[in-house]
Amino acid sequence: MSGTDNEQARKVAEGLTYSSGFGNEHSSEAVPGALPHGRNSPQRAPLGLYAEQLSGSAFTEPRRNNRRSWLYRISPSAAHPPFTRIDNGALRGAPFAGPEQVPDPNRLRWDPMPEPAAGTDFLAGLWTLGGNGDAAQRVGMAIHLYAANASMTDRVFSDSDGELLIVPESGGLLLRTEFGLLRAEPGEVALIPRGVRFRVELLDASARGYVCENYGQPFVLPDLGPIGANGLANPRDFRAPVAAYEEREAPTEVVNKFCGNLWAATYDHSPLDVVAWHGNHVPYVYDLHRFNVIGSISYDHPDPSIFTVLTSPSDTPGLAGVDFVVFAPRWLVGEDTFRPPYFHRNVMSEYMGLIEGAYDAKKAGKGGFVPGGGSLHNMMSAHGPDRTTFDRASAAELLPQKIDNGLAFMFETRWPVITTPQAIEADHLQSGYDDVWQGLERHFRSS
Ligand SMILES: O=C(O)Cc1cc(O)ccc1O
Ligand SMILES: [Fe+2]
Repeated sequence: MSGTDNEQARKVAEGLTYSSGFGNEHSSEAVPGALPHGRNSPQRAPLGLYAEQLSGSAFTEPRRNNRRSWLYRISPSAAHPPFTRIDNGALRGAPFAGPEQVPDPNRLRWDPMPEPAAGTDFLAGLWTLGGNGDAAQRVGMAIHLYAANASMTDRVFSDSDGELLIVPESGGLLLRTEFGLLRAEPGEVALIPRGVRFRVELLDASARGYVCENYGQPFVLPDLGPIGANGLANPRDFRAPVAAYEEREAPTEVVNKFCGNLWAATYDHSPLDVVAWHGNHVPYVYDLHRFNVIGSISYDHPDPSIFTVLTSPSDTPGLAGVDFVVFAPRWLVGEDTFRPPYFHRNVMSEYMGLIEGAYDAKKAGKGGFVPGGGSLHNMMSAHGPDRTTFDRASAAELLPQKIDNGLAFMFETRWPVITTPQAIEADHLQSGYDDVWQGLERHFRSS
């Protein structure tokens, strides 16, 4: 990947326009007149385009869950040769089962991903840490990390197994999708819906980040309950692309993840050839700095559910397949309160990552919880502030305090995260993570 390519991608990324709103019926045409009006599938679609529906929900799901988009494209997606299996690289899929994948109750923490070999693109740079559920049943989730130093060229990716929530930690991304282009910088997140084809170009020499692959119901904004009509992630801050197409008649590899495995077919054209579209099954980006943080203004540390950006509901109200939670800059003012996250054991499983700076419950710096690293606190595992944090926060003078030195996030899932063998054997798995809770002295004695 040459610097010039990065610069070119950045130039494109900086000029992008968007269509705003979460869950709306967006519509966009790159060429005037490309979008039919009054019907989805006219006898002849405008400008000789092919009409195609892309469904993100069963046809019959209730309106509030129903998702589909209509695409008007140069060539129909159906015109392609057979897909054949390709190597999965370090990508794994659910079910995470078998004798080598033993669910691990230990608290685990990883350093950032190692530098990839030269020429590694986003797809080749995906590395699965673990997950749960079953892609074929459309339940559960997987946690992947990526480390890349090349743009995808002449190939696109689509995931039949679920939607991809991409969380860049270092290096900006230009996502060229069937719906148009999105820019995602560290501090922003991008969502690629199930089945949508896209290509990732790098805006910097390298890129690193996290991916939550959600096999379950698509992410939605959480209900606000007594918070009211506004707050947390506001719908208008989500940005969908506007239509942009490639008119490229050259071999393009289309890689599809299907029930955990990668398959590929070489098309004779770019499938990013959608000239117009409308619908609500769309990719989007969201700037986490826009998150409206709500917290306690009296006492006690609130549960982190108050920081939920997106939630993938299950059939049980309030029980998410996976929540995406952000720990964004905020004021702490709690009186007579232990202000950092408390000690706890959670029935849900928590994977945490750090996008920038430090996290208020953990020591930063080498050997600690660092940007690009991650921790896994599986179902019922005891965790919370490390010793340094506990000692500091128990003695701190409780003046109003701004937490503004970091951006952390959590993928919190209802099922234990089963780690892959590569995650457990990785050199970047920290040893001795348990030690951060050593030395918490006993103060109580009954006599
Ligand atoms: O374990 C963690 O650091 C995540 C977390 C944060 C918080 O504010 C409260 C509970 C919780 O699990
Ligand atoms: Fe926790």
